[in-house]
Amino acid sequence: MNGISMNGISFSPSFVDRRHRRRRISRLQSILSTVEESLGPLLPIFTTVGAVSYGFVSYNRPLWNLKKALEVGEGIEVRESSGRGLGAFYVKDDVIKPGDLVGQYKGDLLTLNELSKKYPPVNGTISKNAYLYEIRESSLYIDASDENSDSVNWTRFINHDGKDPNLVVEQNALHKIVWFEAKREIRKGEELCFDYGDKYWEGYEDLIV
Ligand SMILES: C[S@@+](CC[C@H](N)C(=O)[O-])C[C@H]1O[C@@H](n2cnc3c(N)ncnc32)[C@H](O)[C@@H]1O
Repeated sequence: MNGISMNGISFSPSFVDRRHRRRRISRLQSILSTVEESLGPLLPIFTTVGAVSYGFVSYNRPLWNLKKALEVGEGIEVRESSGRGLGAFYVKDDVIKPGDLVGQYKGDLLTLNELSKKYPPVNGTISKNAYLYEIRESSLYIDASDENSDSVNWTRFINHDGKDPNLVVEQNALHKIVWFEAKREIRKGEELCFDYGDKYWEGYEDLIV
């Protein structure tokens, strides 16, 4: 199967293949979540591992930071990242400088009320998905779980690195915007990562690669 290119982002053949697998998996997951509601939690592989990224967030960065650099989305390739599923890699020759804007986290904006309708609570807890980002101090969530949604972009594929992440997350709660900036120089071939924070992995630390 050939790779595809969308909005200037190239997706490797294995990604295209995985899209088909993902649709089958998401159908399976919806069946499993129905079973889960009556039987209680299933194996971790079918539950989502938390929802919220807590690392390196400063709550209300001023918006002028967004204007100082362009998105580098056209220099991103989405492909397998060993043991982490898919990941986003920087593939341009230019060096990304510390503080450069790398991309905006995009998805469907949900209130807590909308979130609990979309993901009905099980035993009083909303089962959040791995692509959900909580905008701190706002009770708003950016849901990038639907990869076919026009409002979702490549940043949903940014994986976690707790040791030497090359990105930091910033947000402006008032304007409901979350974005990634380079923490240090980023060169061609590097995978883009940020620290999801301990909360995200609570109880699932063994899964971290
Ligand atoms: C926002 S998604 C990132 C993209 C994801 N890898 C994919 O294939 O769609 C977050 C999920 O990626 C996986 N992941 C991210 N960073 C990881 C890491 N360092 N080790 C293991 N799995 C990781 C986990 O399954 C996590 O719940």
